[in-house]
Amino acid sequence: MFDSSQANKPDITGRAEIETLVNTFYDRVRDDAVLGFIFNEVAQTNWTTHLPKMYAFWETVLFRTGGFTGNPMAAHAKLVPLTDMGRDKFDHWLQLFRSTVDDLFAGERAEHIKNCAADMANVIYSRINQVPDPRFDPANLTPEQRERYARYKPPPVV
Ligand code: HEM
Repeated sequence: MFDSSQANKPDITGRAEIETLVNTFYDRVRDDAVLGFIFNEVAQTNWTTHLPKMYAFWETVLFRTGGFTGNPMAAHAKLVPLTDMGRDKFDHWLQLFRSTVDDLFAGERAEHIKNCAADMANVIYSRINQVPDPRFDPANLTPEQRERYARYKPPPVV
């Protein structure tokens, strides 16, 4: 259905929009009642290093550039003995991520980044909590996921 509130928003076209998205998202995360303390107190995140890492991560996902070389599975597995990293937390993270994207952007890449975040949240959640679920195994992509990833063509980075 056509959503008129999205009509005049730009799509994500390059690094500048990724930085805006990541900065806005983590500003909200830091102040979030459910997620804030995991970063601020449990992980004691160094934002000066975390934010550039996340720019590189999303640039790599969307544009296949960006040079991300981290290890998301290990970074989240490390948190499991320290705090609850259950389904509710991931659902809340995703809701905040989706609403941040929708507040700022609209278009093919905006949709793609939300879908990628949801796919990755499922994989990270099930692996780190050892809840094996064949639906979340990257080896078992659904026809819809296969078609979506095959259709997606990264634009040239601006
Ligand atoms: C419950 C949801 C989540 C929580 C509480 C969470 C929390 C964290 C924390 C605390 C870190 C470490 C930051 C530091 O270095 O201090 C981290 C790293 C990271 N997170 Fe998440 N995260 C969540 C979901 C996700 C999802 C769904 C994605 C991907 C779509 C993601 C992507 C990343 C990446 C790429 C890193 C950097 C990994 C590295 O250092 O190599 N996170 N996250």
